[in-house]
Amino acid sequence: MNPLKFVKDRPLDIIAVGRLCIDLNSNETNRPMEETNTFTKYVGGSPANIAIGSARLGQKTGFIGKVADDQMGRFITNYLKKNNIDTKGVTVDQSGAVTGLAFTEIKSPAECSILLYRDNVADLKLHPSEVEEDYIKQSKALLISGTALAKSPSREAVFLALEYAIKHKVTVFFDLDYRPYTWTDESETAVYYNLAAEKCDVIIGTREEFNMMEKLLNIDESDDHYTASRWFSYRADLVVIKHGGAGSIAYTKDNESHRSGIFKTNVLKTFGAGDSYASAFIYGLMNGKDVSEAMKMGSASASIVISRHSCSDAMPTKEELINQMETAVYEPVQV
Ligand SMILES: Nc1ncnc2c1ncn2[C@@H]1O[C@H](COP(=O)(O)OP(=O)(O)O)[C@@H](O)[C@H]1O
Ligand SMILES: O=C(O)C[C@@H](O)[C@H](O)C(=O)COP(=O)(O)O
Repeated sequence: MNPLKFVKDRPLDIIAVGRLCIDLNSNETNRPMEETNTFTKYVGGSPANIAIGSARLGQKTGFIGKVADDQMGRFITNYLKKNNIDTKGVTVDQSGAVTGLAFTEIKSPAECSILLYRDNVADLKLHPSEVEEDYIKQSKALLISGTALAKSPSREAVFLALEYAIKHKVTVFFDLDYRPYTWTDESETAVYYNLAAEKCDVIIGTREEFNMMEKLLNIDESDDHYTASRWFSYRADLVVIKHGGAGSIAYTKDNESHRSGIFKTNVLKTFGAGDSYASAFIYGLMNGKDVSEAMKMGSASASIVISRHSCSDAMPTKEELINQMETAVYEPVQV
C-alpha cells in the first residue's frame, strides 16, 4: 500500500533544497586520515546526493541551493547539469562564502567518519528571496534536509519552501540528515527539526536522529512505533526509521507497518547509505510501488553505494538498481 497521492502533470518530479558541497574521500582505506595523503573529489551534501540519485533513476529533478563563486561552486553546478538536474534554483553567493567540505575517513568498512569543514559556507546563505514559488509549484515533491535548518537565512528559506509546497500540494519529504557539527545547541536543533517535521508528509531518519528530536521533550527510550505516531497528528502520512545494517521500518498513518531487510554487499564504507536509500525509496513511492517495495529499492541502492568509493558518483541507474534487486542476497529484517 502506498499512502501518498502525488499531483500529476508537473514538469518536475522532485526538487531538493539544501547543501551542495564537496566530498573528499580518502583514497587510502583501512587507515586513519592522519595516515592518508590523497583524496578523490566528488559532489556531496546529503540533499545533493539524493537529487543526483533521483536523477540517475530517471526522476525529473530540480534543486534550490547556493554555491560559492569559485571553482568548487562551478564544479558542483556543472556536475548537476551533467546529471540532468535543473539548476534554475541554484544561486551563486557573492559574499565570499566558501564550499562546505566533507573529508571522509575509511578506517575499516564498519569504522568510517566524516570531518566536516563548514565555516562560512555558501549553502547556509540561501535566502528566502531566492526561493521561488513559481519554481516549487512546478514539482510533484520537495525534499528538505535537516542541516539546512542550522543557520539563518537558510533556515527561513526552508520554511518558506515548505509553505509554498503546502500551498501547491507538493508532497514534502524530510530527510533528517542530522550533522551535530553544523549546530551549536542541541535544543535549538530539536526545536527547528520538530517545527519543520510538523509540515512534512514523509519523515526519514535514523533512530539516533529521532532520539535527538524527542530528547527536547523529555521523551527517553521511545520505540519506533511511538516515534512515528507522534507525527501522524500533523501532516505526516509515512515515517521511516533506519537502523543501519539491521534494516529499516516504516509506519503509515493508517497504522500499517513495513519492515525492510538489507541486501548483502561488500561494504567499502558505510556513509552514503542514507542518501542512496532515500533517493531510491522516494523514486519507488513516486513510481507506483507500495511502501515495502520502495523500502527494498532504498536498501538495494544503499547496498550498491556503500560498496563503492563515492556517494554521488556511485548512485545507481535504474538498470543497476533492478539488477541488484534480482541478483544480490536479501537478508530479512532484524529490527
Ligand atoms: N552494512 C550494510 N549492509 C547493507 N545495507 C546497509 C548496511 N548499512 C546500511 N544499509 C542500508 O542503508 C540504509 C540506511 O542506512 P543507515 O546507516 O541506517 O542510514 P544513514 O546512512 O542515514 O545513517 C539501511 O536501512 C539499510 O537498508
Ligand atoms: O552530507 C554531507 O555533507 C556529506 C555527504 O556528502 C557524504 O557523502 C555522507 O556523509 C553521506 O551521508 P549518509 O548518506 O547520510 O551516510
